[in-house]
Amino acid sequence: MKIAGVVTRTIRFDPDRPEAVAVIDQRQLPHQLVWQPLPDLETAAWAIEEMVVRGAPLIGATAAVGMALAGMAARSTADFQGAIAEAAQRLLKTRPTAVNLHWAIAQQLAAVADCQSGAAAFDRLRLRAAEIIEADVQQCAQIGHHGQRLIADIYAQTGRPVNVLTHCNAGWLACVDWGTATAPIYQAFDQGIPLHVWVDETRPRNQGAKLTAWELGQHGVPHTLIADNTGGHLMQHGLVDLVIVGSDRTTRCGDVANKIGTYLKALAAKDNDLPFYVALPSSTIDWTLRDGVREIPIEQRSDREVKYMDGRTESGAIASVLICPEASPAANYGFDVTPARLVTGLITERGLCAASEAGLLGLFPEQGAQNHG
Ligand SMILES: CSC[C@@H](O)[C@@H](O)C(=O)COP(=O)(O)O
Repeated sequence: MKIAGVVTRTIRFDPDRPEAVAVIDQRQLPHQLVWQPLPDLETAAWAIEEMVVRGAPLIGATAAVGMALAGMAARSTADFQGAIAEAAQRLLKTRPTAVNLHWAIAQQLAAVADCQSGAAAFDRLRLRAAEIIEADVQQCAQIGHHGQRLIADIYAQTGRPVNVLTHCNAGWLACVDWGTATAPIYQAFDQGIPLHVWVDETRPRNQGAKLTAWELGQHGVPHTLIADNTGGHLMQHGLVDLVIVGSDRTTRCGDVANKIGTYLKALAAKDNDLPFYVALPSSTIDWTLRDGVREIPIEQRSDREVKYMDGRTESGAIASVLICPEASPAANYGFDVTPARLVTGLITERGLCAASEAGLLGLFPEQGAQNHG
């Protein structure tokens, strides 16, 4: 997508110069655009932990690159396989909920399993990282292609701008390009379908306010930022036509983990008979799990993210302010699970399906015989 008119991706990676990889530091948006170099495995792991990069697909892409950087450091060592296995363990500890992290690391481990030298392993790792990055772009573009029809159909029925509500940032900043939830929005918008997006601010880290509002604005998509609790009211008054969110992990039965607060939007959508869709690449599906509420690990982060807010002051400085009594404890659950029964459908790179095992297996029949958990 574009920043100030310049085509940009969230991660710059050239397999011929893996040491030059850099990512957009998302902690600094929307106030400044800063590129963070990732010279080694430890910096890549730190970038995921500290949410320099975030969003399930981008976490996966960065982990794949982290593995390539570990392979680069170990390419002349005898125990290169040991070093690569250790790198996988380090990356797996960074964030627990997004399964794309596990998926990307498993891809990299499989790529080097039969390598006899560090140099060969390094070659495989850098090329596979580039493929994972490129595949993410293609998959998100396909999600957009399949999902834009939902918006086009509503416009054909109503003849007025389509109001889409989204939560968190499942935009191109959460991926390499296009986004998941935003890909249908961008593609419908680019086709000239009139639309408007309600952007949940998404406390505590405000990914909606900081990131989704920014990237929609850069693309010229009409949008309005709302406090997190506003969606239900808008739905009751006919001001939402469609909800589209992303996912960090979707079970084989269609339960969806996504940013905390997603479940409440799904409940409100159900009560108002509104379509609630989840857009995700297949790398976000955990085929080993069935019951999302019981089985998906939910990240808990520092209470500081709830108790403090940061932003730009009127004088232009970036500052962090305490918004509650200093002594009050705070809980910070990063994600919640929306049961499949509340999800109208899933939008994947292979098309739309019901949020159910049958629906997913209809699109991904190769998963049928495996991992029945
Ligand atoms: C296309 S990204 C889907 C999800 O990863 C996104 O909605 C989300 O919850 C991101 O959470 P974050 O904590 O910012 O990594």
